[in-house]
Amino acid sequence: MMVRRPLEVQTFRRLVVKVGSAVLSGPRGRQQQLAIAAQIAALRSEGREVVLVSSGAQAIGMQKLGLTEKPRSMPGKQALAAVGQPTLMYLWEQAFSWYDLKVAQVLLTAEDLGHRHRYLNARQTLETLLEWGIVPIINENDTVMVEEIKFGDNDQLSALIATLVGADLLVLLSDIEALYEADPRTDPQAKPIPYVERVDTRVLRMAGDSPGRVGTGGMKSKLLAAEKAQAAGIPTLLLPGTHPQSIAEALRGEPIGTLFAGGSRRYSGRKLWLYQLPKPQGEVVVDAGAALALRQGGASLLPAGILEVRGQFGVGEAVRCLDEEDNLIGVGLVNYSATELARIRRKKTKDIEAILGYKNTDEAIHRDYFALVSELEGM
Ligand SMILES: Nc1ncnc2c1ncn2[C@@H]1O[C@H](COP(=O)(O)OP(=O)(O)O)[C@@H](O)[C@H]1O
Ligand SMILES: N[C@@H](CCC(=O)OP(=O)(O)O)C(=O)O
Repeated sequence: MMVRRPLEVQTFRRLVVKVGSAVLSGPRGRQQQLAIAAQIAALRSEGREVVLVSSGAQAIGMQKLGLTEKPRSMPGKQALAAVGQPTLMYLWEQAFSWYDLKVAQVLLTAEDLGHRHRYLNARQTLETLLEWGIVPIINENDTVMVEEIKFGDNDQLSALIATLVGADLLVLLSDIEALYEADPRTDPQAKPIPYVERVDTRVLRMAGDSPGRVGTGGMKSKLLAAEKAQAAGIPTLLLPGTHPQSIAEALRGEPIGTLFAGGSRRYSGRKLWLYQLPKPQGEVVVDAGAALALRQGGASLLPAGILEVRGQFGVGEAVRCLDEEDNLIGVGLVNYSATELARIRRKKTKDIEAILGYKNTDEAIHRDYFALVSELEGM
């Protein structure tokens, strides 16, 4: 395909390294985990900063409980993560203690990063941890998340974290050596691809979207993560987490894994944040009064101002707000599902409880969870 480009090693000062479940579980899991800690310690001694995104709570939970298959239900997965997460952290803490490195656990939900203030607050916390020389270890807070507000998987989360901390490189460590032309499980003849200039539909088609036995994301989600990072101008390296020196070799420019170019940064600031949020699933059309209040800034959207609800979405999801002429006003996170909003649209705040039998909040979209298109341009 395309020729592998050497990396500008010196520029990669801050790295986000994501480790998949498959790397950390199984008979070689512990050995691989120790080798990754060693690699991260080596990066640190070269003066680089590393934020680790670690999957594995559910896989380790399975091992602890002697399960051979992951539960299908959400509460089952959540309970499994609750069992595995402390052990996952204990194992990392031990692994890094060999190098006198301290670790910190950061559990996040998509809701945390979907709120601009909390997003910026998470950035401050991570910056402080890095300043203190600690290795932050991030995982999705599986136990409290609900399907509607899930990141999807840790590949997506790691791309958001790479943006959040302004990383120079995102490293995805998986149980596979590289991106292959096709899913190697179904096409054993498929060849590895060393370099991807742009994650487009042709590239996305190469990936199977079902993960391995213990993983969640699958290759498709790694490509979508690389695409997200690309939009922020951050390159991604997909490397075998099973190979003890993969990061060092890749940083030396050796042709290992798959490199996704960073490309030119398409978005920044708040616009980038909104771009990287899970894609808006639905739309609400608002009346002229609500449109004006939103556009002038500072107002929340009340159900009374909503004329029409389009598409299906759940509580906490991002939706596009349109005026009556279908012009985009902005994007916000909703406090009610599409079904609920369809029932309370054009209704006064005081009537919500009588109609639904409960009330989440007065606002359909709180102003803190809303970003105007005009506000986003040029940031
Ligand atoms: N085109 C492809 N190239 C490489 N691997 C692929 C491809 N399509 C599907 N896969 C599968 O994706 C798996 C990695 O995804 P996943 O199991 O979610 O890993 P992780 O736990 O590291 O996140 C690989 O083991 C491989 O079986
Ligand atoms: N948060 C989950 C991992 C989710 C996930 O994305 O897993 P993977 O596809 O192995 O990176 C856990 O710790 O089990």
